[in-house]
Amino acid sequence: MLVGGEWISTPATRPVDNPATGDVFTGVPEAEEEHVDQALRRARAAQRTWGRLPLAQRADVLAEIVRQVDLHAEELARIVVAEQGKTITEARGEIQGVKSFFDFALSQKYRNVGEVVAPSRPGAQLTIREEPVGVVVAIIPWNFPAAIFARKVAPALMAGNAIVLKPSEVTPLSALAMARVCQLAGVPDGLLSVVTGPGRSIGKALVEHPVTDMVTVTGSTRAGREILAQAAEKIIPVSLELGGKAPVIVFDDADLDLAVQDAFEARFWNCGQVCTCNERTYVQRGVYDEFVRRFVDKVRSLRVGDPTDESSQMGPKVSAPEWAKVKEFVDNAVAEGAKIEIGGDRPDGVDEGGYWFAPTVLTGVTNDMEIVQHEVFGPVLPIIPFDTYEEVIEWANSTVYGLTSHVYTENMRVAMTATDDLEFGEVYINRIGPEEVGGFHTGWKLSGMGGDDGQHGFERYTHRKTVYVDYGPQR
Ligand SMILES: NC(=O)C1=CN([C@@H]2O[C@H](COP(=O)(O)OP(=O)(O)OC[C@H]3O[C@@H](n4cnc5c(N)ncnc54)[C@H](OP(=O)(O)O)[C@@H]3O)[C@@H](O)[C@H]2O)C=CC1
Ligand SMILES: O=C(O)[C@@H](O)[C@@H]1OC[C@H](O)[C@H]1O
Repeated sequence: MLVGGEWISTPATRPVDNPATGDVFTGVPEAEEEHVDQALRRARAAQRTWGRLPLAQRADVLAEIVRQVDLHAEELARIVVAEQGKTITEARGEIQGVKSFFDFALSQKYRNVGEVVAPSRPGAQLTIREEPVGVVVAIIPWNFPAAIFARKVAPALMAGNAIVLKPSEVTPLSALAMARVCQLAGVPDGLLSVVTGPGRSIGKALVEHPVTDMVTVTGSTRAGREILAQAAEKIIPVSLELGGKAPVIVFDDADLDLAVQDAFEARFWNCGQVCTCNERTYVQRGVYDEFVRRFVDKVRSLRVGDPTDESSQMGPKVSAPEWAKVKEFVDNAVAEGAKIEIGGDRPDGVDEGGYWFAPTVLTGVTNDMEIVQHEVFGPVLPIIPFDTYEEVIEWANSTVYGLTSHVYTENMRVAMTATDDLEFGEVYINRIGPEEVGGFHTGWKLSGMGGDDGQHGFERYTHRKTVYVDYGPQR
């Protein structure tokens, strides 16, 4: 682990396995509370200097991080593949994403860092300054172990904070490798630490520690809720990017080739393990049969296999518990009356020890079923017919989540009315993600609060200080 500028190990380690084979190939330190304390106290000390540097100087360090990521891009991508299981092509894309998060953050060197408010009397000045929050704790998941590191670390550092990050137990290596890259780029000792260990003990200790000024999380709604409760005692800001249940809505006037292609990509990228993934597709009755036929044909040609092979299009699930969770969703759906059009279990021809799940399409599904209401986070798509605009909007809004939604129609009136009516933080019209760094990745309802990216995401890492100055004649 990188704790306060030093690489340390512990007698106890936690195994890391390869999702494609199930083979354990290394282990990482199991942090104790003393490491949490050390990392946070060193962070506080380092932040005092860093937070006072001009933005342009911080931007120079971030620019060097981008350069170092470029130099180590292939190595980083291969680490992502080894511990997370996505294909090498996807992992290379993830590393490009890492660079774009740092790129966006360093562009903030030209931002306005305050406002001047008209004072109520002469000889006075009233300004509202933007200042760093201080010491940030980031808790991140396993689905984008390098990109989400960058999504948190880049704005936190650029805004003048120190950061202590806890990666998922399942994918700690990418964060450790990224920390090394940041160190090579000249990030001062102590400003960035990566502490490895379980969320329920080490994550909790980080959140509850007196030094922590802010917490940012990407993960499940369960984890988000627990972390919010932990932070409530100290009344510190918490930004939560949690689960999703994104609908794709295809109206009968849609460009069907585009809708099928996008619905397919948005379901199966990263083996369905993205909070913005197409988790349920609603297709208007007039084009339903044709959509299902074309979609299943596409799925039949999807190349599932060795993620290190450039010709593979989908790798395994990340872990055995995640595999079992998806299998249970599919079995329950079938018990509730769903029909498996394709997939439903392990695919043929893959390593028996790995966590492989075949791309799966379900029909005969109704909106009230578990598979439509709960986040699956795997390569399983229920396709549901609908008749009217009102019906599909009600269904789209019917889950507890509100992160991402997608609409396919050639009718601008329908597209824009749906944009008004959808209760989601993100609406995509005739396109899918990934989201752009200048946007705002923000969930409504149980998908979170706060959010990442762009100006609004950056502001999360800042505090306001209102300064009143009188410089007029002595009263
Ligand atoms: N929004 C998103 O992008 C993601 C959503 N998910 C959803 O969550 C489901 C479960 O995935 P899972 O791996 O359990 O994800 P979690 O939400 O449990 O993990 C995310 C991070 O939070 C940490 N954590 C968990 N509980 C706590 C806690 N009480 N206090 C502090 N830190 C905590 C985890 O630590 P630890 O190392 O112990 O796991 C991990 O670093 C997925 O199937 C998917 O539905 C998962 C990943 C990303
Ligand atoms: O956590 C997620 O699944 C998303 O935030 C994901 O992270 C990087 C991708 O661009 C996002 O969709």
